[in-house]
Amino acid sequence: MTSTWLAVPADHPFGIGNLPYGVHTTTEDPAPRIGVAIGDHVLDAGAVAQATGSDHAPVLSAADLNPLMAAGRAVWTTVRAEITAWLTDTAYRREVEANLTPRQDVAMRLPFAVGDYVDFYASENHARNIGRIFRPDAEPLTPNWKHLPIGYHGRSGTVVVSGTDIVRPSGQRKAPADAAPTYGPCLRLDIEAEVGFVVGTPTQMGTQVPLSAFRDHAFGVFLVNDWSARDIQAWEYVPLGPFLGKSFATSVSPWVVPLDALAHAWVEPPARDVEPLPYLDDRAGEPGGLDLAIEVALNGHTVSRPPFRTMYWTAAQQLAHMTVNGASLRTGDFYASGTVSGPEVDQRGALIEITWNGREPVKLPDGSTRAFLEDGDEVVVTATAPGPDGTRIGFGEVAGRVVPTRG
Ligand SMILES: O=C(O)/C=C/C(=O)CC(=O)CC(=O)O
Ligand SMILES: [Ca+2]
Ligand SMILES: [Mg+2]
Repeated sequence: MTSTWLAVPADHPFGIGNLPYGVHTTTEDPAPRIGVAIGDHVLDAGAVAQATGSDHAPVLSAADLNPLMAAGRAVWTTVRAEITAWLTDTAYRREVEANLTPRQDVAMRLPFAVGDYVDFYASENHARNIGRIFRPDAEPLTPNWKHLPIGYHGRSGTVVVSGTDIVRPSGQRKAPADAAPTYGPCLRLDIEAEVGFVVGTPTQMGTQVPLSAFRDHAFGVFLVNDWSARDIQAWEYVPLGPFLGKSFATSVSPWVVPLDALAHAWVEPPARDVEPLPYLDDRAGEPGGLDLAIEVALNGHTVSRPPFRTMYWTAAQQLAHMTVNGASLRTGDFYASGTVSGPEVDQRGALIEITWNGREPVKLPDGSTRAFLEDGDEVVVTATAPGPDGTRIGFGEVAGRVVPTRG
């Protein structure tokens, strides 16, 4: 087992087997720069690369992860091996110790410059629940659902890092019984606990990313909260899909866990009960599911534990589908899995499902109840995955507090 000379407990979620990348600042040095989380510290990766004369100092000294992500799989692997060496070989002790900051003393930025943003709809449990709530008289799964990973293009300019306040959106809302829509603050503000995948290696227009090339293009994994205004969404979404009910904000966790840290987390996805077209057929080859255990807390109280391994469509299938028409990928494009919901009520990734459209509010320890989010509420989504030797790979958290509308 690999071990670090730093005093990091073997079971730490940011142990030597993880080494997630982020972008941080400190009060002494407000310039955004790449950090690697190790235990309760952040290592200034660019500073160590320069101090040790690393060939990778240029990509590690950037203000975001994009140059490193653009460099491709071979560089990702050697950079990870190099950072592992810094933390396991005492020869680097002086350079490392000079560039460690306690994690509580850094501020985190968006880890990468976001290109395009796509959100999928890949949990069968979520899709069935939402179908029953939004379209009670129709089949919950649309006829296309098991043939392709359904998605939509979201708004990349409103992707924010964990900790950013979320202003309650305003817009048109119309309940089925209302004669006409009204304008005002969203009354049914919700969350969606999701997992994000960021593209490193870009592609040319007119080319596709087959399932087998997923690991050459996907750089890493992080957590997403796709804030959702259910009243705005329910009125506007027909027939083109989510729009202003989603575009006001999407929060992401600051630490990008490299795919190389997830070698112990791959699992078989659910059985494919409809034969996939060849470009989506993942029934042979490496398993494409990921065994992330997610937790959703509302004002410090756990309301759900969504199991990511239950997702019907995998990240590799989503990337293959996103490019099957020849659409190109840019470094920094990211896509979210879709709301992660398991089969049980306390495994659902959105309040609309947990409370069944508000009919069964959740009870909080302070005696209050919630159908949807109130101003001042804070939502924190966390996750871990299996790591080497029984350890857990931590994803940190994506947190956000709702603040009153300004419109
Ligand atoms: O109309 C519907 O069926 C619902 C769509 C969504 O809520 C879109 C979405 O964000 C999907 C997801 O996160 O799984
Ligand atoms: Ca979503
Ligand atoms: Mg959103």
